[in-house]
Amino acid sequence: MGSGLKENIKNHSSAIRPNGSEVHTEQKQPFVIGVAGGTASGKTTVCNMIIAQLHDQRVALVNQDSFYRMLSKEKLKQVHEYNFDHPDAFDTDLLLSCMEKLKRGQAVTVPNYDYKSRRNNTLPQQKVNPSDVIILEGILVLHDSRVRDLMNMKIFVDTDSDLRLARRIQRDTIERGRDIRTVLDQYSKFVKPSFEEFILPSKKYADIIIPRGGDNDVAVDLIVQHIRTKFGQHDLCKIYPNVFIIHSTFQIRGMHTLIRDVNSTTHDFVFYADRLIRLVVEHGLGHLPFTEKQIITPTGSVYSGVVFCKRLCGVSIIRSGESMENALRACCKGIKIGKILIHGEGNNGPRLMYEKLPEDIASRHVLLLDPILASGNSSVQAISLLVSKGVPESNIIFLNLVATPEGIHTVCKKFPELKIVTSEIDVSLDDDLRVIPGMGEFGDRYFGTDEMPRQP
Ligand SMILES: O=P(O)(O)OC[C@H]1O[C@H](OP(=O)(O)OP(=O)(O)O)[C@H](O)[C@@H]1O
Ligand SMILES: O=c1cc[nH]c(=O)[nH]1
Repeated sequence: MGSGLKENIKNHSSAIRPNGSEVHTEQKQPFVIGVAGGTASGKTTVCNMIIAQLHDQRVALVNQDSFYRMLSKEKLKQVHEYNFDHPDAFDTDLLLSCMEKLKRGQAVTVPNYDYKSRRNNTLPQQKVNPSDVIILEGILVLHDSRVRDLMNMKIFVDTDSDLRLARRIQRDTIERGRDIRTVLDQYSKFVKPSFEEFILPSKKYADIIIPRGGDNDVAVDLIVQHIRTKFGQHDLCKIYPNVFIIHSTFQIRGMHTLIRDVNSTTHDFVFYADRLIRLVVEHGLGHLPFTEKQIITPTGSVYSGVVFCKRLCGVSIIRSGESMENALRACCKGIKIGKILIHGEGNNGPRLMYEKLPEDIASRHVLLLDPILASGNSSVQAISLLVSKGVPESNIIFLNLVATPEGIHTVCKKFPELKIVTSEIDVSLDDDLRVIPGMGEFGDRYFGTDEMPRQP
């Protein structure tokens, strides 16, 4: 059984044990993307599309415009003679130091540039938190080699100059309160020459050139796929094609945020764990075989559908797995559910203590229930029992809320035909076999047997 909320989670990459020693897990470097391109080329739209598609990662957006130098009073009086498209208009040293800190996993505050007053000290500074992906957007982010060297991926958004000018006129007159003559003067005097002298030549450093900017869904899809491959998580699904992670949404991440929070109450923990469990169960059921069936709808039309697989049962690993039984019963009316108790303590590793399984289990598809796949030791015991009862490995679907890479390797190497369906794959397993970042002892938190006082 679990022994309460032991850990005091710091971040994804380290945690403090009760004795104060630090548990180190691999520090993942953020993936830094630079998005450059001429004025009004659609850089922001491309960035927003990448952010929307990477909704299951923490993404921070840093805008090069935040680093515009402050103009002296004299220069402000002559603002129409100032070239905002020249590399010297930006405080690149400050930008570099912010990006280096973010890359090391530290939070930073960046100035907030006000386009109307052309000052960077009138609006409150913005805090940028450490993230899995950092996007640096701006006309000249590919110009300086020191900034380029921080990037893992360099993108140039390449949009026709007439279209860009039309958009620029619209944006500056409507959003930034400028008159059209000033916009056109600035364009011919500074914007166009600087584009040709500094921005366009930086295109040669790009790894990816996106023609038509935000209209190019295909390019953005490919970029997002590449970023996903760089994060180990999805590599596991490639190594083990029978591992399935349910499609992440902000709702799902929100539920994970609540159940992982050390300060969540038992009531909230149960509520959100139940919601997630229901999603995992529904997803798991989707992997069962089906037969096709045509029916007639009340409109007299034919609907070509399918019939659910009937020969199935659930098996929960006591005690945490029992938290998943209700969701399974709610989805599959009258389903038989067996139980397995594995005791994990002692020198001999986990041992089977108790089992009660349907007699005809060998002829059923089995949904094996346990919210946590940590080391995989208890699940290997449970799966071995099912296989010894004659259940074909390929008829077992193992449902979890959270799995570790270590647990997945252990289970999938031994049972390559079994399917695992999980809602998230965590970073790692620590020396005490706890999931990191994890959610603590699931059984204790779900059944309210954790004794640690919560922080106020
Ligand atoms: O992959 P493993 O390293 O074997 O760990 C996972 C097991 O740990 C948890 O159970 P726990 O022993 O905390 O008991 P409980 O469910 O009764 O609380 C969990 O529910 C799994 O059964
Ligand atoms: O972190 C862990 C590991 C095993 N079981 C849990 O409930 N949590």
